[in-house]
Amino acid sequence: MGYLSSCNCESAVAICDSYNWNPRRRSKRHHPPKIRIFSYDELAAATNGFSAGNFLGKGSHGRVYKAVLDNGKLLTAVKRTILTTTTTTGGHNSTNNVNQADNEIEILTRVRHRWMVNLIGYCVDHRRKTKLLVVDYMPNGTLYDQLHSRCSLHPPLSWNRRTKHALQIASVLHALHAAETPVIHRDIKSSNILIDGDGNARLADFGLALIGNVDDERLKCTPPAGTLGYLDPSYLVPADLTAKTDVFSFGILLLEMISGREAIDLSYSPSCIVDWAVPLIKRGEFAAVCDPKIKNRPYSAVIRKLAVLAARCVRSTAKKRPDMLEVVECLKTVRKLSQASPSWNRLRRGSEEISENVFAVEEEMKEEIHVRIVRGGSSRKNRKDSNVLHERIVSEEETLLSPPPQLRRRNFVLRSRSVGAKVGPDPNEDIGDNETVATLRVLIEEERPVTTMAAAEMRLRKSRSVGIVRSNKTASRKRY
Ligand SMILES: Nc1ncnc2c1ncn2[C@@H]1O[C@H](COP(=O)(O)OP(=O)(O)OP(=O)(O)O)[C@@H](O)[C@H]1O
Repeated sequence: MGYLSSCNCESAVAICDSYNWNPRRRSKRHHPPKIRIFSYDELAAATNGFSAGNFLGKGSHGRVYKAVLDNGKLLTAVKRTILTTTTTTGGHNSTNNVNQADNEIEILTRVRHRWMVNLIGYCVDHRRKTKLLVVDYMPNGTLYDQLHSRCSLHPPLSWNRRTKHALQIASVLHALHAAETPVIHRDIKSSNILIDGDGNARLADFGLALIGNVDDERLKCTPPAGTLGYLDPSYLVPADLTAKTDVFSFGILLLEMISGREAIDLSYSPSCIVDWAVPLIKRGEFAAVCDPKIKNRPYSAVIRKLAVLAARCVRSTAKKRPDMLEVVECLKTVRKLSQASPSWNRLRRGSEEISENVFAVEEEMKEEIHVRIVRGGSSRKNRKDSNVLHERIVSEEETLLSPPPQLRRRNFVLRSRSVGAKVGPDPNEDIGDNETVATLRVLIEEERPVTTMAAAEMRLRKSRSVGIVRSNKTASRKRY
């Protein structure tokens, strides 16, 4: 394994470490933290034998435990994954958990950023078929929990926090994309954003991430993967992958943060957040996309700028989406405006400045709306029926992103899980013969009966990607 050689390589750590951009912290540049190699026994002891008391959560790759290391001085999280064997399907090597171990460790060893959940060390125990990743411990849960918690004890996340988190994640994504050897995360979603002890958002879970230029052979051979609801509809074959794939998912995240609704939520119609929010944004109904849970809304121009930015990120034509640098700049402006003291003069100045920017974007979007009116027959006269009409026009894409019809009932709480290369067995279950079949959980509902759960699952060959499943439905795709 070549992780250690890359670990010692300063330029590798410099890929996107924000410390390198800050001259005041230049001294740290030459001392990137060494990635540690742990023994299985060391980590078993640190997690109390992977006990229920140390259990933090479960994802599609395995379970996560709290671990106390260095005589109680270092609190970490240990991600435990079962390594499976390589399988071959349709002439392509399926990405398996062994490759993922290599891939995730390699990327996290080479890339560090202050808004990432960084790697501290790892253990690959082939005898136990187990990979253990030791990463920064994040005591404040996920952004998903903070946005969608129904617990009355937790006040809804404020606008200030939401825009701060959006800017932090946009900054790390920009750094990843702009690095000398770029990294595309491929699984941006609110449950992969963890909140640290200081209330900062940190990007986690690089299990699906790819490092390299888009024309590298490795990237060209990797099947599409991601999480339904966040997955770029124009990413259907490996060659479609660009940094704009992450921009799309970031746009979904932004819509989720603005509206407080989930990427796919059956209590809304349309259930897909893009189909629900973008028509409202195009019609200028910005208040309708705002999270009703937040009482103190920012100045309306701020919401408008955020909403238009999100709508631009989720355009189906990847080239028309902004890059992450533009997103970062836009979010900085939003932050400045929303933090400005509420003196009328300042607000007015801000509003004039922001209005110009927003109108420029809106003008651009109007052209696209016009194209849709001509092509799709949508009309502003049909405003009230637009949801129905919209659903009809884009029914193909909606079928791809929405759950099966039998699941379309109200009051579901749904949570999307990563699909693609990352699906693996539960390390706490018997390893057995895992063979090649994996379960793609389209939507995981947290409190639903087994029968409903079964309806939400599609059984796939392990190497199959979302793109392959969807390949015959690509002909008609909606354009924003
Ligand atoms: N570094 C960490 N610190 C604290 N808790 C964590 C950490 N990493 C993960 N968790 C907890 O473990 C849970 C599972 O995380 P994991 O990344 O394995 O899965 P996920 O992102 O929820 O789903 P998927 O694997 O489908 O992307 C998270 O929801 C979170 O509650």
